[in-house]
Amino acid sequence: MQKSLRIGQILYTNVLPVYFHFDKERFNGRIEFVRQVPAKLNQALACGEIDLGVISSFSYAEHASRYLALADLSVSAKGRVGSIFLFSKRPIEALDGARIALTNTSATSVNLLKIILQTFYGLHVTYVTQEPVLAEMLRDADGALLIGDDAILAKLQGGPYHVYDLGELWHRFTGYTMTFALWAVRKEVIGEHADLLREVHEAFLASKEKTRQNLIPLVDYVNGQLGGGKELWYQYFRGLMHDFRDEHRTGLEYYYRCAAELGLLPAPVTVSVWEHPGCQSHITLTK
Ligand SMILES: C=C(O[C@@H]1C=C(C(=O)O)C=C[C@H]1O)C(=O)O
Repeated sequence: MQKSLRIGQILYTNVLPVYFHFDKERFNGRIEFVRQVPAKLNQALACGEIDLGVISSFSYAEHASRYLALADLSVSAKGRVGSIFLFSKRPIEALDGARIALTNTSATSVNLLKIILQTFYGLHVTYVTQEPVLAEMLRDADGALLIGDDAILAKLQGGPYHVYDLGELWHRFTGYTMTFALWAVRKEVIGEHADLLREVHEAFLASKEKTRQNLIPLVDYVNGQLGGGKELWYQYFRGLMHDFRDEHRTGLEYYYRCAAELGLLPAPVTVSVWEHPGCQSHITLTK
């Protein structure tokens, strides 16, 4: 029987509040982390290469009958997210008939862009999927979608583009929060590893809480790794939410309905959360 849990961690800065203070030592070799871009982790969870971890919220919906979400964890934003950008050679309203290059690292944001352009703006565009290298994406395309640190660094470099934040557009058109990622576990893993899984979940919640109380160490670390200036990272982390409460569920389930209307999902889904005593008490305490 497998002794340890394989846990996915997205390679981007956006998830760090939930991993930065994760106390790995206390698990004494019973867990290992697999670090990858979202599209790879989506696949790894679906085919059993990892047992749980943070994945695209769109991918959760595609496998909703096989997964449960870990309570009170997500990557969300109400308005500007700061790391999901459409870089466009023309104003967004003038993109009818355009060709858009999509990063091959995402699932949620590529479908969010389709909803925004088709449902909210009434535009018809064609898409190609590419490696997340802006200059190459824009060689033959009118616009390009990047996510995560690729998006942050491309925006910092600047360029003669219109830059649209997808969290901001979603909020402007719907009034809702947008949830880009969830922590999900395959249901069969719960039966085999319930106690360990509960400990891991609590360690994630504890890391999130510790970061919330003091952002300074995380901001110093990220600025040391990526540059950009501390103010950029304070603003970035202040704009992100890592909870999953009623407002997040409402926004996400509306996104799933929009996706189903465009045929991007076979049907709308609701998010099922793994309930266990530890998570209940945590949520009650911090509400
Ligand atoms: C906020 C972000 O959220 C994410 C976007 C994802 C997606 O588009 O599939 C998946 C996970 C998160 O990394 C980001 O990548 O910048």
